[in-house]
Amino acid sequence: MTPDLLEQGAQRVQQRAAATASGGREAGFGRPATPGEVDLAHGRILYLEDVSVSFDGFQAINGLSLDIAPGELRCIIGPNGAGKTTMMDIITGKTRPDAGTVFFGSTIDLLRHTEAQIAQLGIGRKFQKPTVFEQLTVFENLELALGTGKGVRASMFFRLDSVQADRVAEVLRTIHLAGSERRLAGTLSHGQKQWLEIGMLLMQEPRLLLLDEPVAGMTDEETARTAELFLSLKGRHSLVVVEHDMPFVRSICETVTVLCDGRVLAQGTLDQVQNDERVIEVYLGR
Ligand SMILES: Nc1ncnc2c1ncn2[C@@H]1O[C@H](COP(=O)(O)OP(=O)(O)OP(=O)(O)O)[C@@H](O)[C@H]1O
Repeated sequence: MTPDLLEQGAQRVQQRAAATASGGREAGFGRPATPGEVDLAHGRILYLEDVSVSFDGFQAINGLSLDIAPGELRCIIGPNGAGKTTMMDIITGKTRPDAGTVFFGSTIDLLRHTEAQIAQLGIGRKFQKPTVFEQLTVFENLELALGTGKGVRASMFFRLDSVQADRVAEVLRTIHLAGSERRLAGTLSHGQKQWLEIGMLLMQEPRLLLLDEPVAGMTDEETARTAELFLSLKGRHSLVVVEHDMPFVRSICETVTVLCDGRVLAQGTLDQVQNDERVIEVYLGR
C-alpha cells in the first residue's frame, strides 16, 4: 500500500468515528448526496481500497486498490478476464463487493448507494455497444438525456430554456455533431453513435465518466477524433477508460493501470508498463 493510501485510510477511519457520533450526516453516510457535493479536498475523485468480489468461489476482484485524481484521464488495460468490467460494475453499484472500500471524493461511500443514486451523484457509464434511440433525432436523444420531462416528439429546440439550449449546443459541438441535430440517430455511423451516447452522458454534467472500450469498431479517423474528444473532456471531467487499443491509449493517457487477476499489476506511462516483465508475461506468456 502506498503512503497516500495509508493516509487516506486513516482519514476515513476518523470520518467513520465522526459519522458514528453524528448519525453520519457530516461524513455523507446514510443519505444520498446530491451532484456537485463531491469533496475533492484530498485530491481524489475516486478511491478504491482492497476491494474483493468472488462469483461462486472464483475471485474476480482480489484486493484491488486504485485512485483517480480530479480531472484525470486514466486508462485501464489488462488481459481478458482481468476484472476490468467487474471493477466498473462495482464503482457503479451494479455489483456489490464482498470486502473493501469505494469512495467518490472523500466523503461519499458508494457502497451505501444504489446504482440509480450513483448515476445521480455524477458518475456516468458508457458500455461498449452504443445504445442511442435510433428512431429519434440526435437532438431528441440529447434532450431526453437532459430529462426535461417533455414528450419527446413535442419537444423542440426553442422550447428549452436558454441555459438548456446552450448546453445542448455546447454538447453538440463537443461530440462533433453540430449541424447533425435533426438527423435520425439510426442513420449515424458507428463512431457518431458512440459520440452521441457520450453526449447523452455529458448532458447530465457527470464528474466522472467510465468508458468501456469506446473505440472498438471505429475507423482510424473516428478513433483519432475520439482521442481529441476525450482530451477535451479531461480536466473538466475525470475519465476512466478501459481499452485494448494501445495506439489509442498512447494518444490519450499519461497514466495507465494494468489489471490482472482482479488487482493492479502495474501502473505508469504506457512505455513503462509495456516494458514491465510482469506485464509482458501476462500478455504474452499465457
Ligand atoms: N456474474 C459473474 N458470474 C461469474 N463469473 C463472473 C461474473 N462476472 C465476471 N465473472 C468472471 O470474472 C472474471 C473477470 O471478468 P471481467 O468481465 O470483469 O473481465 P474483463 O477484464 O472485463 O475481461 P474482458 O477484457 O474480456 O472484457 C472473468 O473470469 C469472468 O468470467
